[in-house]
Amino acid sequence: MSMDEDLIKDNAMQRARAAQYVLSAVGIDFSYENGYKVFENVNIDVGQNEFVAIVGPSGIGKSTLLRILGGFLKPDRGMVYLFGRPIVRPTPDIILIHQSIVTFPWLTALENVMLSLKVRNVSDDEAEKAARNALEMVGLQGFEDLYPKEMSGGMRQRVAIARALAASPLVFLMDEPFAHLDELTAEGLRQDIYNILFSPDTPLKGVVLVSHNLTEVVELADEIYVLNNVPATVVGKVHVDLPRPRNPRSEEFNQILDALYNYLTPPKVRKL
Ligand SMILES: Nc1ncnc2c1ncn2[C@@H]1O[C@H](COP(=O)(O)OP(=O)(O)OP(=O)(O)O)[C@@H](O)[C@H]1O
Repeated sequence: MSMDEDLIKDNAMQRARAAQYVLSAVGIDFSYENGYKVFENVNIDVGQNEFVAIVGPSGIGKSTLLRILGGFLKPDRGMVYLFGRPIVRPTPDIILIHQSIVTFPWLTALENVMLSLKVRNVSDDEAEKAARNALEMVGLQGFEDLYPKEMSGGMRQRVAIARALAASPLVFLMDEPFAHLDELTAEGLRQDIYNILFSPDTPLKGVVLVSHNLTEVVELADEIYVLNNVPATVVGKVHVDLPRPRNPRSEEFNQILDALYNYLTPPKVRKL
């Protein structure tokens, strides 16, 4: 068999395997244009209705990885698949939610959510119905006519989530979505978010959360990938099989936290 035939066979097998997952990143290498190599052979799988978290030291490449998973950055090697379909550019099926809470101050909650539907070919009535539905899902029924300045940070973040949900994506990529919230508000949203995202009313099939808060990821995730070293690779994968809501004071919870800490020893700097 020639090398080309080998490659084609490999890709077909890779694609067939990837088709079993909602999102699958296979053998990702990535360097920025200045030559800084961020990743070497990173593999991530997101199964059906799975909440996956990615943790790692600051600067290791978590945000970069989300941008690769969303098709916003092209890996130098490797491929990202959505249900086995190669992702080579951004798609409305995958939505990236950034840390900063982006709501438009001159629009009400309802108008903010309707914004994501205006670009689609739907009537105003349909857009309003879908937006009201999304606001109800995030617990903001009755607050449709408030402007962002009349809302708390947690409510504004819920509006941003509703806007993302209204666009009917299959995958949510979330970059530190609780980072700018005070701890009590963050805890309230953390307690709700799993049920919101995986409620039967949403089309979502998978979630990837990037966070530096280990307690937060053990509270939320089914599967936790740990990135470490330079260039970064997956140094550990921890499955969390605790019933929800999870108790951060329980012994099992703390055993999982310990396992994560063990993987997060200082990154080894590559020798030149
Ligand atoms: N446009 C760029 N060009 C060159 N290097 C970059 C660029 N963007 C990020 N980097 C570098 O790539 C590495 C990964 O950055 P990234 O923001 O993905 O890390 P992170 O794990 O999300 O960090 P943090 O936890 O601090 O948010 C960092 O060393 C960063 O300095």
